[in-house]
Order: sequence, then structure tokens, then C-alpha cells
Amino acid sequence: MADDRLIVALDVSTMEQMKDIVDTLGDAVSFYKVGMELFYAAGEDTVAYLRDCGKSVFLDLKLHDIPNTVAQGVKSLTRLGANLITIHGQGGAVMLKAAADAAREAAEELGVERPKLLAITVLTSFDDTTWSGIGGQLPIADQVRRLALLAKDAGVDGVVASPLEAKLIREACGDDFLIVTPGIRPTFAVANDQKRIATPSSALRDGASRLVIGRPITKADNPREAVRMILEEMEAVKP
Ligand SMILES: O=c1ccn([C@@H]2O[C@H](COP(=O)(O)O)[C@@H](O)[C@H]2O)c(=O)[nH]1
Repeated sequence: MADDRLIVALDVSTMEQMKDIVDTLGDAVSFYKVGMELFYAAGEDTVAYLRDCGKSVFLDLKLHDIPNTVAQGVKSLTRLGANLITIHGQGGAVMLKAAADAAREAAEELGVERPKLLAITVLTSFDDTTWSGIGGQLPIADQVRRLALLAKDAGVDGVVASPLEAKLIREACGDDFLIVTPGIRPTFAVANDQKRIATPSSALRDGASRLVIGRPITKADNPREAVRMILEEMEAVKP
């Protein structure tokens, strides 16, 4: 049985590869993430296909530009019917508010459900060394907290952050704020390029709303078995 706290990242480059994963995982997975690799290669048909299959969709294109450009981008994406859309928290308060207003207005105009917006905080591939390498002044955790509060004040629904920051975001932003965490690595999986990682159960215990997991499932020898083990671990931490 699916648990909609699990979002599987479809980081592949063709519709055929996407369909193969969705087919293989069947009813065990109800929520998928379409990111840059798949969207840039196969376009909006990917979202339509997943919707037709009855799946929820997280469209993770990480919009980052001036407020007007991001707002118009969000308007265009609202038409596709994704449940979650990402924008960059580092776009700042004015951009975040413009995006939140645009999603609401576009959904009203189109008569569709408003997509929830998530602000990217500090990518899970950063560690302290690479973070200070780009001039990060605050410790990563403080920067994440700051961006989460900025997003909340701007009317954004939640954030994408590492599971290591889930607890501090929950404490700062309250129970209704969405915390979506990539950087999830079950004990059977390798870290790849992810640096700030935690297991599924630890992320949920610390307050994550949803977990994004890609390669530990899609590159596993047996993706169905990988999902089964992850769902079993998640089951132990009730919503
Ligand atoms: O900070 C971030 C923001 C987004 N991601 C995305 O999540 C998945 C993670 O995939 P894995 O294969 O489980 O590492 C991927 O699509 C990223 O673009 C992230 O990892 N970190």
C-alpha cells in the first residue's frame, strides 16, 4: 500500500524510462517528482501522464529569477496541474511573495487546484566546506532557518531542506508548514553526491512532511524491494 509521504524522484531522460519505473512500482508509489532532467527532455507530457495514472506530482524546476519572471513562470506551470512546485528561497522575500500570489491568482483564473509552493533552502549536496566556498556566511542550519521563516512570511507553503534541518524548521515554522526532504538514504544505499543525509525514519521523526528518494530506488537492482523496505521503515513512524 502506498504512503504519500514518499515521493520518488524520476531522474531519467525519456518518457519510456519514466513509464517503466511507474509501471514497475505500481500501486506501491502514489507521488512522483519530475525534475529538470526529465522535464527539459520530455516536457509537460510527463506531468500529464502521471496525472492520468492517478499519481500526485512534485514539479521540481527550482525557479530562480527576478520576481516578475518567477511569477510568470509559476503562472505557466500552474496550468499543468502539479501538486508541488519549487522556487529558490534565495530569490528573496519579494520574489517569494510574487510567486505565492501568482500561484493563487492563476489557479483561480484557471479553476484548478492551487499548486503548493516550496522554497529551496540550502541544497542537500552542500556541506560546510562547499557552503563556505560560495561565500556562505551563516552556518548552514542558520541559513536554512532564515530562508524557511522568509518563505513562511511570504505566504509560501513550505520548504525543501535536508532531513538534518527538519527539526529546527518544524520548531521555527510550526505544524502546518510543509517540510520536504531529499538527501534521504536508507541504510542499504550509498550517499552519491548528497552530503546532508539521514534515514527515512530519522527524517520523519524529526518532522519531515514528505521524503524525496531517487537513486536508492530507481538505480536499485530491485526497485520494488527497495520501496518495500523503505515503506516498512516509514510505517514505524506514524504521520
Ligand atoms: O536540496 C535538494 C533539492 C532537491 N533535490 C532533488 O531530490 C532528488 C534526490 O535524488 P537522490 O537520487 O535520492 O539523491 C534529486 O532529484 C534532486 O534534484 C536534492 O537532492 N536536494
